[in-house]
Amino acid sequence: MITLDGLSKRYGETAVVSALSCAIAPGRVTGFLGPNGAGKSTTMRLIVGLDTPSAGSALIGGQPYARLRHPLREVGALLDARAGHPGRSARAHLRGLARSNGIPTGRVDLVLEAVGLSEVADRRVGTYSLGMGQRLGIAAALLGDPEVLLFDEPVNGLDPDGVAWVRRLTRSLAAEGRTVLVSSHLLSEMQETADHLLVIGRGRLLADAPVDEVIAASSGNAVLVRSPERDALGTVLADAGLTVRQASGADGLLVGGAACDTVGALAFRHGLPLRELSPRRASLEEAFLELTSGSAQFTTSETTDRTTPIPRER
Ligand SMILES: Nc1ncnc2c1ncn2[C@@H]1O[C@H](COP(=O)(O)OP(=O)(O)OP(=O)(O)O)[C@@H](O)[C@H]1O
Repeated sequence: MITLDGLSKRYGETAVVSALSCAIAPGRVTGFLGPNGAGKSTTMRLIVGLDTPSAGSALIGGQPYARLRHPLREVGALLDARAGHPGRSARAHLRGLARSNGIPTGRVDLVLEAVGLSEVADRRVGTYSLGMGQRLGIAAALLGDPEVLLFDEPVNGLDPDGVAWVRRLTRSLAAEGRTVLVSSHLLSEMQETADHLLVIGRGRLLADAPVDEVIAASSGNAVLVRSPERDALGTVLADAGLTVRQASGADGLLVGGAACDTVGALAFRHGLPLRELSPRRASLEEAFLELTSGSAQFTTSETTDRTTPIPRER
């Protein structure tokens, strides 16, 4: 269990993390989401004592990180893919970590195997690809068999097979009853992997809820209805106070704020034939964009969205 209580961090005048209070529970994967610069990495650094809070606290099993007797055996963290000295082998790096943390060196081969690096374990870390570096960082996090795991962007640089592997790994760690906090910008992947979400924007907590609840709260949830009498149906639905937008195709409407049975009953009452009536579930991406609109610091301009080529220098 990780407990944040009023956790805050300022750098000079800038509040990077603002009064975060929440509990990150064991036995489930908690996804940690937020736009670029929202404060996710800073929060994780505060949890593992790499930064000191300006106010509030971050506790692991009721203790601040600095008071843990065997930190690597209690918390494993992947915070920076460039783990390990480039001139040392992965095996030597992990052996050094094991020795300095009182972890049996027999764990080294186990975690190398678990992350798929056994065959390249004696190569210098400096020759590793980004994805191999991520796997080594995950191996280091798993080395002490800790109850609490923090993974900052673990799938960054991994191929699709690696992404699926991280999904299975995080889910199995949570199924074993561990506390697992994972940040990622791959929202479709998070939708598959996480049970619960913490969403922050500009250092503030925007949501602390199960994934399904976050998605259910999105206005992107709608009913898709198709009718040869589309315009008449649109008028009936709008008169009933529902939000109606045109959907793709000449006969489609997207209806917000109602369930299928309400839309079907209104159509039936007015004798309007239907070709399709189906719920359309918002994606996590839609829910995320809605939640964080207004708190994204770095947004692309419309010009960039239109993918206008950047003018070349002559
Ligand atoms: N040591 C530091 N000194 C000053 N500002 C910092 C420092 N570390 C982080 N920041 C600032 O804090 C803000 C939050 O950064 P952080 O890396 O925590 O965000 P993030 O949510 O992890 O972002 P991303 O998704 O882009 O990785 C950023 O504006 C960053 O520039």
